[in-house]
Amino acid sequence: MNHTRFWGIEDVSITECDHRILAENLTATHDVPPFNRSPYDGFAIRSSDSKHASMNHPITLKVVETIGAGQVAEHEIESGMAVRIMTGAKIPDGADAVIMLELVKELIIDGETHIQIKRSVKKDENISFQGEDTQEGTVLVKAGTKITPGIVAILATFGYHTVSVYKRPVVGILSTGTELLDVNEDLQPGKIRNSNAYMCAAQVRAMGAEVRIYQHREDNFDSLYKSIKESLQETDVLITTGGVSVGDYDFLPEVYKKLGAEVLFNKVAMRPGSVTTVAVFEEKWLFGLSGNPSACFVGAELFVRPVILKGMNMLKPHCRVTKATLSRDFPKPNPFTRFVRATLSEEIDGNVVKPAGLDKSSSVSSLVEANCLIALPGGTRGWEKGSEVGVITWHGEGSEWPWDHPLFSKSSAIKTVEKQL
Ligand SMILES: Nc1nc2c(c(=O)[nH]1)N[C@H]1C(S)=C(S)[C@@H](COP(=O)(O)OP(=O)(O)OC[C@H]3O[C@@H](n4cnc5c(N)ncnc54)[C@H](O)[C@@H]3O)O[C@H]1N2
Ligand code: MOO
Ligand SMILES: [Mg+2]
Repeated sequence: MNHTRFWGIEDVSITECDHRILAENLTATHDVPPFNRSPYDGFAIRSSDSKHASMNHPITLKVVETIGAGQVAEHEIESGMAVRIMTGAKIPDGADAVIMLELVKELIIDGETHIQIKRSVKKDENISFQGEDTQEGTVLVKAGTKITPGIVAILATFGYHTVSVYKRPVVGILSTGTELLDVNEDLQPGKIRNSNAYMCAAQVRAMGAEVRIYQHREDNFDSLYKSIKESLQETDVLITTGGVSVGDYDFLPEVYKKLGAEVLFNKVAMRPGSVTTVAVFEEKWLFGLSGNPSACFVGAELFVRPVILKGMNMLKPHCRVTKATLSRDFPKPNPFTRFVRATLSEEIDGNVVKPAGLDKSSSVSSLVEANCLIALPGGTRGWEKGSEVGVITWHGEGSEWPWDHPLFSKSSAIKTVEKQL
């Protein structure tokens, strides 16, 4: 995180700002409502005129004009007068209350419209007062907040046709592997379609970055080096998938070396994603994610996400951490810290989490239902239904790091070797 860099600020149109991160505080530039207005269709009156009105003694007022929202009354209301007024219209001068249409009887006297009122109306009754929603100068939204539809309403209300937001980094995605086919190609012996590039692109877009998918490359050192070097010219972050382990055709570690990139780490004591390698080169980021789809997915959420979001000044750039009860036994032990793809549901009695599908880093089907990762410390025995486990999720509000409550899980029934990160 010490290497994160700020992506900058730009102005975008109100029609293009959804999900962007505000780079300025939004302050009310005027009161809302900006004038006293009627919340109902009715009649604006002077409340003192209605003081003695009752069922047996209705009072009669003369209707001097009609105004709809957007119109301003010509008359100042004096005793004995009423203005027919629609919802949203400015309260005429002299009036201090509104009575709803349904509560009056209209009648014509000498060819002129009048109303009869059979109850008294209090001063200020049915008036939406200037500034009752918000007052000029109030900070309504702080910089660093993601723009929601409600915030777009604030922008429009106060006349922001453009808004200052943090720039999105350009994230390149380059999959490596001689076995890879394009999505539109038919299967051939020994080959598979490139799913990682499209999966990562969707993840990174959801994080708010701009994505550039590069043509996947064969496992050939020279062509990989060339492609990576070229892609780095036009990206802030370059994600590669595959080729980071120790195999004969895993060239990424050598590519980093030849580039002269500073490798921050290559390998992490976790599964899946153990081969994740991260390097920096001339203020650019290089993420060498695993070729295995689930390992690639986990690497992107745990390592790419905070770098992208911190560069947009998000206060909580990491995945959110919570706790849940394990809904079934998870018998697989593992000497490494393990992040199990799982489905988190918020039940009335608390969070419940269920491992999702085949728990291998090569699995792609388990990604369908996964909305979180169960964090299990390395141990020699499995986990039983009912254990309280730590859960990491990329939905909703993120978190700061170090996480403020223990990430790791407690087994209710089986002794496990616990260790803190
Ligand atoms: N001797 C060892 N072998 C392996 C180790 C190890 O520590 N020692 N680690 C294993 C682990 S863990 C993982 S994870 C993988 C990581 O492999 P790479 O990141 O080098 O990835 P590749 O070798 O290129 O491919 C692995 C696997 O993933 C498939 N793949 C690759 N790219 C894609 C893509 N774009 N879309 C879908 N699937 C992809 C590829 O066909 C392979 O099946 O290494 C283990 N080996
Ligand atoms: O990097 Mo691998 O996915 O740890 O199993
Ligand atoms: Mg490999």
